[in-house]
Amino acid sequence: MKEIHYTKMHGLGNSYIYINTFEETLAESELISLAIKVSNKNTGIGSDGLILITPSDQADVGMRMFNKDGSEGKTCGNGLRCVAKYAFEHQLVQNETFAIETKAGMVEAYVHLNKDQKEVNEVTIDMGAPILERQLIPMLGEKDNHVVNERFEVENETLFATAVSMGNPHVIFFVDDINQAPLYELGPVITNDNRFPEGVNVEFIEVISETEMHFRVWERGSGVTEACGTGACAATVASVLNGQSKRNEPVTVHLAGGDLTITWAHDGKVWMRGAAETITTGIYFDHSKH
Ligand SMILES: N[C@@H](CCC[C@H](N)C(=O)O)C(=O)O
Repeated sequence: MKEIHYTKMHGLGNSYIYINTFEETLAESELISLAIKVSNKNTGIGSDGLILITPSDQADVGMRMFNKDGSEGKTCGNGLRCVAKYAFEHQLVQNETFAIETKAGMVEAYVHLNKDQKEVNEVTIDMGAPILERQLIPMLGEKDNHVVNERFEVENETLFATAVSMGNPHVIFFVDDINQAPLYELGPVITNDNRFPEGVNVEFIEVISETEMHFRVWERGSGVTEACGTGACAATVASVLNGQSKRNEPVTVHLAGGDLTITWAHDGKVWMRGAAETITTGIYFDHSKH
């Protein structure tokens, strides 16, 4: 049996098991099964997936993320805020501003501290520019263009899709009432729709005003989660592209687990600010043989 030290953290209820690979040694071949095992709430710890906090040659710290089903995502907004909190509080970094490397590229984190300057309450992340070209999202289709309010037939229903990549793929649908959004009916169908060759995170949003929206998500590889940081960024970009919100104006995104503030700045970058919390730390007893 192998003992693995972990920390369970969440960003607005989107929880992951965090393993610090500055100290723990994991083989590449065990990562997928480890993600599946630790995420299981009955036989594991229980989470939306696994996140590794890693050394990085390019940045101050690195992050790798795995969904509940073991698939690897290139980035994770809520995960980035938790990695930033962990890195600062465990002195992996010394400054309040630092770079994090992900498989989708480099981002910049800014930690907001409590009164004694030791604990991180909130984190702002410069998530970089959204990717809007259809083939880079990637989404199939005849035209080589942006996917904004495009007719999207699924299960005998006609929806209108806006697709945005924040380093990972998102498709956004506007609804009149968030409580009537077909999340459980269409989320699992659209996430595997063959128009998205790499799968997709599926979001429904109800725009309340230019600066406020309700948001629900079916995440690729994990299903319904309480929150999705990259999804909230993509939804804000989608709202601007559809003329419902404005560039450079912060949008409060109400997710099931709480609020994020997202701004798509004039310089092209998307900024995300929100909470990150530690739930517990412990030792996972891995009984499997590798
Ligand atoms: N919860 C995340 C996104 C996690 C990855 C996603 N499911 C994918 O496969 O792209 C977030 O907060 O951004």
